[in-house]
Amino acid sequence: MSKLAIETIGLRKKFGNQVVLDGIDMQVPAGTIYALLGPNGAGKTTLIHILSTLYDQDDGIVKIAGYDLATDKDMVRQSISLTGQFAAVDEVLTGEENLRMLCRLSGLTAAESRSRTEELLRHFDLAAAAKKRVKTYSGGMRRRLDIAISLVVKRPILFLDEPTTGLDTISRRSLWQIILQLKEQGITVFLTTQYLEEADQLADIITVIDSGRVVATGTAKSLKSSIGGEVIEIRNEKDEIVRTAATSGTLLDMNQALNELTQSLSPTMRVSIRKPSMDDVFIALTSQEMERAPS
Ligand SMILES: Nc1ncnc2c1ncn2[C@@H]1O[C@H](COP(=O)(O)OP(=O)(O)OP(=O)(O)O)[C@@H](O)[C@H]1O
Repeated sequence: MSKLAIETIGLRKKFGNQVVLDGIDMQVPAGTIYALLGPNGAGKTTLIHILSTLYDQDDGIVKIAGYDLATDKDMVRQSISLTGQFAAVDEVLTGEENLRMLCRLSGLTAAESRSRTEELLRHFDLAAAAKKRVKTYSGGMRRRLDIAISLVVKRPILFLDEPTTGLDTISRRSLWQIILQLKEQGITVFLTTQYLEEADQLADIITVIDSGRVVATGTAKSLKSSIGGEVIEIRNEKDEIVRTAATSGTLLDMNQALNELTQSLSPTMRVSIRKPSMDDVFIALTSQEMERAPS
């Protein structure tokens, strides 16, 4: 088995009487992109905060880069970078100034800071905006700077909490390219997302959590095939989907599903058949619709 970058066994966390994480078991192989998906309030941010040492767990074992979080927190901190939902960037400074300041604060010399800053600005496609104040940046530029800042010091594991929330399609795709390049450099990327397509496109492994429990883990392909072979869609006269039904894809199963649908829907509605999508996976696993990315 490949080396694990992150491992949790029976991880639990409560806030007051509310159980937020209820025995999370997870294995993240080194060098992968691993996506944590779940509806609002499922516990994703809490989990990423525990893994990145911001919160203590109440119970369970957490190992990051082989170090036990309970006994080796300093070594864990030296193995990780975190980009949260609200990163600490000084809006009045330029992108270059922010990066250079963080380089100096991280202990790099002035010359090292200059060259690392240049390298990051180039890599994150911010060279042209280097001398502009951050408050003039677009959402996509800002997120790229957030991630660049968290990579000032090279660490093997990167946590990204909802990296593309609120970004338009083009900015999101450009960030996906950057995340894929980080993986090519051997960095393990652990991200949370509310967007199904993001997990589908990027992640080697997806874990779905709901109400603090793992409800499924696998590749996008295995999760989709786990819920059935074919999905029946019924559309009304305005071409809106009014009902879907997951089936195994056998004649018998589809016939039965169609019979049931015919009993409760108008017989003139149209039928189409498609393979399961990540939306179907989420509805099946969490009984909730996931947020859709802006397109
Ligand atoms: N510091 C805290 N104190 C008390 N309750 C908290 C705290 N942080 C989170 N919670 C609660 O824990 C639950 C899980 O929250 P969390 O932010 O981890 O979910 P999430 O899956 O990241 O949600 P979202 O997708 O909305 O960001 C929620 O009910 C939230 O209100």
